[in-house]
Amino acid sequence: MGVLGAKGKVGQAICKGVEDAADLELVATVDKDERIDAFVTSGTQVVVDFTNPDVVMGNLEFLVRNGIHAVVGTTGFDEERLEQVRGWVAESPGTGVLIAPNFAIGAVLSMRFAQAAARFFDSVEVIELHHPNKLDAPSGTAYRTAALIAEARAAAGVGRSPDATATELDGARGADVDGVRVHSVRLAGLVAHQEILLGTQGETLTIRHDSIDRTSFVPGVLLGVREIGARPGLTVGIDPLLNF
Ligand SMILES: NC(=O)C1=CN([C@@H]2O[C@H](COP(=O)(O)OP(=O)(O)OC[C@H]3O[C@@H](n4cnc5c(N)ncnc54)[C@H](OP(=O)(O)O)[C@@H]3O)[C@@H](O)[C@H]2O)C=CC1
Ligand SMILES: O=C(O)C1=N[C@H](C(=O)O)C[C@H](O)C1
Repeated sequence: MGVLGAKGKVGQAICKGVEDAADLELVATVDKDERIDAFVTSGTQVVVDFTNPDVVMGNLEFLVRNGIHAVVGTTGFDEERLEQVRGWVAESPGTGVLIAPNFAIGAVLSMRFAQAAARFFDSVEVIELHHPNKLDAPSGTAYRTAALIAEARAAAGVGRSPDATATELDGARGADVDGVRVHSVRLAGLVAHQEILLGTQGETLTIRHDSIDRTSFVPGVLLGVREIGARPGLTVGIDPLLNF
């Protein structure tokens, strides 16, 4: 297998995880300004991408057109981008692409718990907290969490969270993602964290997940690497691989 963004914060953790795995071999790595065709010349079967939202689409198009399976952690995938990827894999039958906003098992579970809880509470807001080098806000995980919450509330006929705010300094109430308020904190010392706050009469529920180390993403990524060859087409999130 290979890694794109191999010198980055997560890329380094993935390379180490692969070296420690008896059943996987790291045959090629590529970082900024290095040649992506190294994956073709080395016969790499699966490539993991942890780069950045500006370059990931070009990387993916190259991989799929060359019949190389891809496991993607890089953020920035809206419905339009996912549709574009579906088009590429349709033209390359047998090639699999897995795109997941978060590979940490606790994060995946916390999204599920939030989805299940969403319809029982009047109010819900999301706070995501990350290291200050993060390029995008809100995080990909927060986008996905808000979308799942919104979907669950709409299906149950629950409306927007009550909010009497009449005057507001720009940004004070966070971003509106599918009708759910999402607040982004960037703080030195943090890795990746998220809280989903739910409230109703006389009680609140807080669902919190903390990635305290980037090794938290490694088992989910390696599961994707092992399974993607058997999953042609586009898979979004690692949930199907966990048999949820
Ligand atoms: N899905 C998940 O579970 C997770 C997703 N992420 C996401 O993964 C992405 C990477 O995160 P992180 O590792 O913290 O970021 P980093 O900036 O630490 O790493 C990105 C690496 O990719 C390199 N790079 C830039 N352009 C290219 C290119 N065209 N080809 C190859 N490599 C390139 C960068 O080089 P340079 O620094 O020189 O630009 C850098 O070495 C982000 O989108 C982040 O949100 C992060 C954690 C978990
Ligand atoms: O940039 C990060 O660090 C992370 N990015 C992903 C996101 O945007 O959700 C996953 C995790 O939160 C870490």
